[in-house]
Amino acid sequence: MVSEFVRCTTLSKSLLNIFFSPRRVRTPEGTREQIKSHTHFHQNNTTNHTELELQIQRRTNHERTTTITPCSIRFSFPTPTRSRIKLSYGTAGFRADASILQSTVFRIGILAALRSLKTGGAVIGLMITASHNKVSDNGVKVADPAGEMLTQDWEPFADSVANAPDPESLIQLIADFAKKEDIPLNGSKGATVLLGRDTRPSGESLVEAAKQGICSVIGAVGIDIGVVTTPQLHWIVRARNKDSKPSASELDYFDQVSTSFRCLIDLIPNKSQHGIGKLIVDCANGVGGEKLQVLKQKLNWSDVEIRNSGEQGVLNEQVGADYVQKDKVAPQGFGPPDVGVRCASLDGDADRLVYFTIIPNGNNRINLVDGDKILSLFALFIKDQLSILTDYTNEYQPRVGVVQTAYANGASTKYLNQLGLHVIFTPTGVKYLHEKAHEFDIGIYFEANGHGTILFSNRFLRWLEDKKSTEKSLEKQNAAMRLWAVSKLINQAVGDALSGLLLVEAILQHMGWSVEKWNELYHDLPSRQLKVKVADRTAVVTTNAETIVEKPPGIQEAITALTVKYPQGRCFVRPSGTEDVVRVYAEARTQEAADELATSVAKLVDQFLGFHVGM
Ligand SMILES: CC(=O)N[C@H]1[C@@H](OP(=O)(O)O)O[C@H](CO)[C@@H](O)[C@@H]1O
Ligand SMILES: [Mg+2]
Repeated sequence: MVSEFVRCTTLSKSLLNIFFSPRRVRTPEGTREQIKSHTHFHQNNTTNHTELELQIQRRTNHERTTTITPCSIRFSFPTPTRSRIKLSYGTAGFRADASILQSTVFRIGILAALRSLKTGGAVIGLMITASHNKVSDNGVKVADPAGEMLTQDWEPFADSVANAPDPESLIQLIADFAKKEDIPLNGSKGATVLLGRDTRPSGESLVEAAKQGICSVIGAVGIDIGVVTTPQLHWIVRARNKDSKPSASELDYFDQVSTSFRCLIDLIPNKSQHGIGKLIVDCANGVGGEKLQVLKQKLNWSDVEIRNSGEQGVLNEQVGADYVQKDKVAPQGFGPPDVGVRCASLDGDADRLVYFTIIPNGNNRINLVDGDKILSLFALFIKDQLSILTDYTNEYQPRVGVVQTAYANGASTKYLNQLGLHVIFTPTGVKYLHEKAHEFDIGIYFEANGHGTILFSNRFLRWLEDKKSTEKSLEKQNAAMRLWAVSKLINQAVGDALSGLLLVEAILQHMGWSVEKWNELYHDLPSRQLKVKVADRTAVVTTNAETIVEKPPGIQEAITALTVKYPQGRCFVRPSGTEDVVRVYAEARTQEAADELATSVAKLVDQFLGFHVGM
């Protein structure tokens, strides 16, 4: 028996092709090879390589005689290191310390390629980011053909793939899943995965790992689009599939958002009276800085100042939307000279947006204008435009829905209800909000932390198109044009800080409102959020959009008993989907009361489940 030895630099194309390609292979020398028997895996712990053996029958045709030579080929490749930490796809993909993610990302590359095959060769997105988390972390998430989050049906498979204990079980898992899902692995179909990353230093090598994973599926190609914001990647994926623009790029994104922004500005009545002054944007030392710079130039927008764009500071360190929203303080690089100026903060991958102003002599404290208030501004504007456009005589009444989570400030929900809007709650995580928002003609969703967008149904867009051209009254025509421009400006795939920021700016200019006027829409109830480290956060099971704890038994009664002591008190606890903690949220009439309620409930969680309480 002939034995050959091939040392691969990685578990990659050559190896997996053998698995997934047709069992008969014609080699360039004119011989035919047929894989006869199963594979044998061997983990060589000294070299940290995995060895794989295939039994092959080689048929060589020569002058009408066929010689059959049994042989074996041994492959050796570095064992993808898998951390002992159990990874969970969670609400935002896999996130962990970047040093342990190489193998996970490789595997998710395979998954993304399979997803493309499953969806008939549609373009799938793969984003390397850990959003607002620290710079040494990283993560990976997958975007489906419509640019939305990976379908929830595939999450269990993503978990199993990421946690497969060794290459053998990984390959088995993939083979079983492909069979179950009827995914062709014989190279008869093409697959495309678009790869993007944020500015984290670990991003480049993780993109390489993802590419290796993608290429190990026969017929799959990975296209690297470099450093982009998370929403840009989702937008491009959607444009390539849904909008039939197979070559859609970042440039198209910039063109579309800037054109629709200009359109909204051009439609402002009595524009000259509406100067709203300067805007300063904190870009979390992340990818948003360079992208906003492009928009600033494209729009010739002199009234915007870009700060924390990453030249000096550390990503997300005392900067960015998450820090500003959770700690309610000004980000680094902002201070007393900025009092009275409208300020905004993006997060590290630019899918969250909050606004704020600095409190004079307030020791770095701010007036926060959070996702709930952005949602309220958008809802108000949409409602105004719709009321210009429709009246009760219209046979078609677009259904508007507003989607929030339990973290939405109670005052915002009350305000939205007063506007006559239909408000629905979902569990935390944009995939839930996004899904719910799709049920309406206009679905507006936001998390308090600043992630959100507005979704428009096809039916509504068709109706709007008709109104734009057939409406006789100029006022109505303009309202239709404004709504149309909003649908082009605001990202239809995911929450997007850059397009959200442009929409806020356009609406404030339209209304002629200062940020203070906007903030006066309603007054937030004081709130406090805490994190509790516990032994096992999955021991907490919630229901009713995460507002009630079902397990462990008894804890909900104790939380309720504490909450009722505080006027306008509201409190809930839930396990985080992205961190190993249980989160506590409390709201009450005064800040002291909210702090006290949150602290006592955190202690309760600690008593029931944990080891210690921390911020
Ligand atoms: C209280 C809070 O801000 N939770 C965030 C956070 O989820 P947790 O499941 O709470 O860790 O990260 C998610 C992903 O970015 C985001 O969707 C969500 O709103
Ligand atoms: Mg983010």
